[in-house]
Amino acid sequence: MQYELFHSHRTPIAQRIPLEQGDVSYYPDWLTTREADALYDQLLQDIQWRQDTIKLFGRWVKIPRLQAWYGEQHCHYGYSGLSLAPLPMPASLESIKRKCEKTAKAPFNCVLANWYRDGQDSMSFHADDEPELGERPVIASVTFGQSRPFDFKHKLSSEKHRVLLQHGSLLVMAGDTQTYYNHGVNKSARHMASRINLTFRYIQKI
Ligand SMILES: O=C(O)CCC(=O)C(=O)O
Ligand SMILES: [Fe+2]
Repeated sequence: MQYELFHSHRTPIAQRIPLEQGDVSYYPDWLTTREADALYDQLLQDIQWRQDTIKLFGRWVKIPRLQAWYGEQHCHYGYSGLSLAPLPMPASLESIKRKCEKTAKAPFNCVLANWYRDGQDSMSFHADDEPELGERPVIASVTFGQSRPFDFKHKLSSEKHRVLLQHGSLLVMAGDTQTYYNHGVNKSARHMASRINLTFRYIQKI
């Protein structure tokens, strides 16, 4: 049985992020504070958080955050010597996934969950442009907990843009965004509480 976590069915208000060659929409109040608070606690419990290691310049290093990978059986995730088999999504993730599909008007079948425990946890600049995501992938990124700056950097020009991703927000990256831009979450010297991020994707079955 599907259970409903969301009470409000208002149409979320989108802000268009002004990237010259990207297509990014930000929904700051996608969830109510109550919904986002409840889901933050639920996700801390439901997700099987792990600290993975990757091979960087010939050395195995711990990645600076905890993560977990969920999705359909054919959805494989890996980079730099790391290879994750998908776990089946718990009801909380399924429910958030369906809400993302409604807003982004696109299907999703897997999600990377990231837990930034404090300001020292980060994600370095990258593009989600793996071939299995297909051309012009739609990626839906939901944030819970601490607001963190999310940076876009054009791969060729010096164009940059920063978005502060707040508790209960949704960021949808579509179109050519992954082709032209890298994105990342920097470390911060300031005190930062913990933040959970979910990035929903669609991996084609080949
Ligand atoms: O934590 C974030 O907001 C970004 C996560 C991300 O870029 C990813 O999982 O690919
Ligand atoms: Fe990403």
